[in-house]
Amino acid sequence: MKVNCTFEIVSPVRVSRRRMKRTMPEMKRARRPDVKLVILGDMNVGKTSLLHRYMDKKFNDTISTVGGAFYLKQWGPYNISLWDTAGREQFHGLGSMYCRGASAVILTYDVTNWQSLAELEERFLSLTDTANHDCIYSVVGNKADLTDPSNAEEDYEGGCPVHTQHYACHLIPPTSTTTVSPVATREVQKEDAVALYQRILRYKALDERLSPPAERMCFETSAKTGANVDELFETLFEMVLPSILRMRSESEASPTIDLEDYGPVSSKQTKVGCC
Ligand SMILES: Nc1nc2c(ncn2[C@@H]2O[C@H](COP(=O)(O)OP(=O)(O)OP(=O)(O)O)[C@@H](O)[C@H]2O)c(=O)[nH]1
Ligand SMILES: [Mg+2]
Repeated sequence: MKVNCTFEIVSPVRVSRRRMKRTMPEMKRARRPDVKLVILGDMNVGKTSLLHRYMDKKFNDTISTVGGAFYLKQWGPYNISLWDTAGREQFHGLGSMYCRGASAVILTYDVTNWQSLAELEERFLSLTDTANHDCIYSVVGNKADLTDPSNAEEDYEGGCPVHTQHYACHLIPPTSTTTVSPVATREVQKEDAVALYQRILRYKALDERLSPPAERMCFETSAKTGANVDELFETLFEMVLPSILRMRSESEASPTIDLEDYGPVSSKQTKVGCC
């Protein structure tokens, strides 16, 4: 199966004289991800758009993801790999592979589509069985802008908000006597996401009192307006910091032999695939 793979480094690294003096382990660390964050959810919920919004600060046109893609975010001295996954059923088998070793998983739904929340539990949660034992989970309702009347007008096209056309269109219809713009009906309330988060903790056999609270881990976002997107990613980065520090100290305590240290290898050997 062919997989499209995107590799982006947010801040291009400028090699200064000071940096040239870095030791070999430091240089290796500079280009290696410290932790992995994976975004899961049904097709069309806006996973790719959320990543674009966070990485490029833009809301671009997207095409449905094939296989997966990953980005490398340099966050202070740390490197975080952000893995986008395909929501389409045909790529479902790849999900647990992408989750392997993940320190954080974002389970994404569309606030105007109840089924997209239900799918998280029915189809996606079990994929996270391969994640780290101390992985943190966030439940994210995207497309919050569609339920906000102040954003609805520009989206309104032929009686249905542009981005919900793939699904059954649930509108509060405009009446001839009112000038209020139509908005998509919110099908998922924040409490529904909180309840799912609590069920995730039970599924993972995690103690609710020792886990991050639902209010902190459930977000409503809009990749379109950017609402809550930076907050989502930055919160998760801060929460995985202990994992980063633990993994760094483990790798320093038990250094592994890297073949790159021992002479050139053929280009075929060094080519890294994404899966
Ligand atoms: N109004 C609105 N539309 C959004 C938002 N996020 C994504 N969309 C639109 O929803 C559609 C699907 O977005 P994608 O980001 O491609 O969805 P995805 O979850 O990556 O889908 P797959 O790759 O198929 O799994 C696109 O038309 C986006 O422009 C949002 O926050 N608000
Ligand atoms: Mg996508």
